[in-house]
Amino acid sequence: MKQETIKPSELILTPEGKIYHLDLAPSQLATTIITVGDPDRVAEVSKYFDTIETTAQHREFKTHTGTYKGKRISVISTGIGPDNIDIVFNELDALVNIDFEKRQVKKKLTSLDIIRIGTSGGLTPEVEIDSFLISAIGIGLDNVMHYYDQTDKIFNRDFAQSFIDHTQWNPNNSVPYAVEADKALFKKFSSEKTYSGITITNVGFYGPQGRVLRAKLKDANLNEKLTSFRYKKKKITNLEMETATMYGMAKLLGHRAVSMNAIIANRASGSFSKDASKTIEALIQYTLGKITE
Ligand SMILES: O=P(O)(O)O[C@H]1O[C@H](CO)[C@@H](O)[C@H]1O
Ligand SMILES: O=c1cc[nH]c(=O)[nH]1
Repeated sequence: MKQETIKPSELILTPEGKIYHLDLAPSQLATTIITVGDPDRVAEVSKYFDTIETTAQHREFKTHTGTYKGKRISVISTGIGPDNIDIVFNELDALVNIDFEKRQVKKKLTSLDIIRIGTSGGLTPEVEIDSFLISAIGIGLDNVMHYYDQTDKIFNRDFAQSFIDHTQWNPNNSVPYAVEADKALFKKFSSEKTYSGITITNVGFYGPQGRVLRAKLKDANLNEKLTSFRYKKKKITNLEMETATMYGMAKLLGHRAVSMNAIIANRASGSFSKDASKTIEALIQYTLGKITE
């Protein structure tokens, strides 16, 4: 049967044949990808590369592709939030799995390794500031994944339901979902230097993470409920804004993802790292070391 072609309104390419938001051609992407939130963090990673063959930037999506100790890696900024993960993961997948000339899905699919190096806030006192945490599970409080089919196969329903029950989750918010990290990558990046954690992916930094500056919260006890939640004796450890969506999109599209978190805030003690950039730098060095181990 002849395969349908993907229309120009769906697979959007620039006149140079590059994908719309990332502004990258297929040849400019490595199959090992580091994602960071902050565009300025891209150079903080690529400064360790032996060579840089590609630099690109469109909006908040900045890419450097090069080699580190001979291994080809792309480092890409996603900006903040789950909605950007939808864009980045669909475009990364298109770059390897869609033939841009024919506008058709390739017969042989490629699986990418995608490693987030991000910052995060610890929820409980034991998640110490300036520590490294790998997300074993992401709990998504966003709604990106709910627009996709076949998520039944990738969500841990039992986990999500116990979270919904415990928090008496407001049904007017999106329905929480739980997705696991890629097991092999999780193991590869774990060591005595990392905590294993359960990470909440929020849709915002202030209200959605229970922060109050001036605007009052609808549920002032939300973070307390997150803190007292247990699933098979495991606690929620940290809050950030991309991990669960990354895990969901990666599993949906056949890629492997893991999220490395530099813990820069502790919500239980109300404190913030005295030198967050030093912790992020150390996590970058740790992660690059693990990639090439
Ligand atoms: O430091 P990054 O990777 O951006 O990650 C965290 O920091 C941002 C909020 O300040 C959110 O993107 C959150 O997930
Ligand atoms: O508390 C924090 C710190 C970093 N990023 C977040 O999303 N939350």
